[in-house]
Amino acid sequence: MMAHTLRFCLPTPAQCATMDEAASRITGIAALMDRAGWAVAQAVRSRFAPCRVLVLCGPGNNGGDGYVAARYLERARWPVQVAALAEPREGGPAAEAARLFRGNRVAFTPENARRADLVIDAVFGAGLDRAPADEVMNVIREAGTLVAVDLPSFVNGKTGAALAEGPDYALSVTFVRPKPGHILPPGRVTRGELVCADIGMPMRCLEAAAPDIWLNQPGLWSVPAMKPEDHKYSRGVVSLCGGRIMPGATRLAAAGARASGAGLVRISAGRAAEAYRLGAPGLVIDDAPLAALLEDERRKVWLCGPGLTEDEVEATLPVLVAAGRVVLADAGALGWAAGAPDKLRGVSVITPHIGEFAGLFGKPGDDRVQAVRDAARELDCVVLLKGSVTVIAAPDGRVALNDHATPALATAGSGDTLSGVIATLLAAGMPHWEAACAGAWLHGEAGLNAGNWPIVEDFDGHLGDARARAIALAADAACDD
Ligand SMILES: NC(=O)C1=CN([C@@H]2O[C@H](COP(=O)(O)OP(=O)(O)OC[C@H]3O[C@@H](n4cnc5c(N)ncnc54)[C@H](O)[C@@H]3O)[C@@H](O)[C@H]2O)[C@@H](O)CC1
Ligand SMILES: [K+]
Repeated sequence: MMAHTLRFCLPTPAQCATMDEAASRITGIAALMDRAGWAVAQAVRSRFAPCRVLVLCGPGNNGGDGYVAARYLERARWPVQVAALAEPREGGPAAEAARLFRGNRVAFTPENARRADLVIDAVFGAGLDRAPADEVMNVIREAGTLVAVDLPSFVNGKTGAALAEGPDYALSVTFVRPKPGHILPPGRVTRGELVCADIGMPMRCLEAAAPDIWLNQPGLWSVPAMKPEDHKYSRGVVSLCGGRIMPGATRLAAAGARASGAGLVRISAGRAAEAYRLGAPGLVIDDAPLAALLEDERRKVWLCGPGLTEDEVEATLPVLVAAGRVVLADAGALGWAAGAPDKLRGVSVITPHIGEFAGLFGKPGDDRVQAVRDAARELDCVVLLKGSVTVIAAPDGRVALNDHATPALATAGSGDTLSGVIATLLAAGMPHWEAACAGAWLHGEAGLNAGNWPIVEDFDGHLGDARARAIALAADAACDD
């Protein structure tokens, strides 16, 4: 695993346990716990004025971090009390942290939570394995301002799912790397501001955890830059199947492909060619039969689905797959395969929204990452599930979470632009998962820069700058390692 990709990893709680186990053999957990608790105290001190703090401590190492935070806050002369749900296991690092805290202890009750100005929740973290009892939730729900140690004690660190109904937090302080549950909704909202503290975890321990979920950032992948010797075929040809009834979607995808740097974009429009020829002058419109177009080996990458009826998909997609082309299937192609995902076997990338995903594979449930990963394995293709946080899985199990996005992208045609961008990156020669990840990021970046209430056509004007920025950021990431 390359060092710079470790920078973007999001270890799951199970992987954190492996990491902690490896660390216990090198530095010992006590030193890490001390830095973790110190980081919590520092994050609190730098955001809040001194006030009455109650630290809720659970029986494990999350509770251990809580005792350390309490000790450092008290040392800074903050009025601090600790309420323990249960005493830590004797002989462990949390028991030692509890022993070193010599301040006030109070009962673990809703009344005590209500009396505090600020409640630090160190009940459960990575070890959360079931819904907390009412005894715990009743105390958390009474708190005014809440700060989580690692995670809110009812949020699953792997999935972001809330295992009980609970309040939103002002701040969460996590360690080493954010967890998937900090990025995926609803945990993403519940956790409030996120601080990730460096506690000196040796990188080889993180490596030993073998993380396989990543935050989608330039550097996780790199997008080809312009080269002096470039010509349109080296930049790549994107071919799209164009339908008769809904040419808009195909044209939006074609525009997205051109704006993100394709060398040449062609629409195979058959008998609808005349209508497409009235569109953008930089597009090439073909009316020859698909079989004839496929004789051109330079036309490696095809986008099939936007603007197509099921009959039009039926007439094109199997032909493209049989010809061994790299096929990105979206929109109409996903509807065509609903209930029979095997029809998509042989395509390289699919980009469903949640409804299309459910039609193909069933509802994803609480663990979206696992559902998308399973779908990618099942179909042996990259699956990109669109959403406020987009999940992109490769058949080999790698998953990226893209939160580089804005609700401004939630406008009709936005998905067509995205599939056009991904097609361009595939045509530029990027590996399939990396192209899908990079496409999601470029699309998000364009949306973030497209001003207030943009319409879909507005994104195109920002895709070139987005690609340049991705190239620069990936180069920075490579230099930093
Ligand atoms: N990953 C890291 O780098 C570090 C992690 N540390 C802390 O260690 C934490 C993980 O500690 P642990 O593995 O001890 O686990 P936790 O402290 O999260 O949980 C402790 C135990 O509580 C029990 N439990 C879980 N859910 C429960 C529920 N709903 N009701 C009742 N009991 C429940 C389980 O048996 C679990 O083992 C992290 O969240 C973090 O705060 C730090 O101390 C230092 C370094
Ligand atoms: K917690």
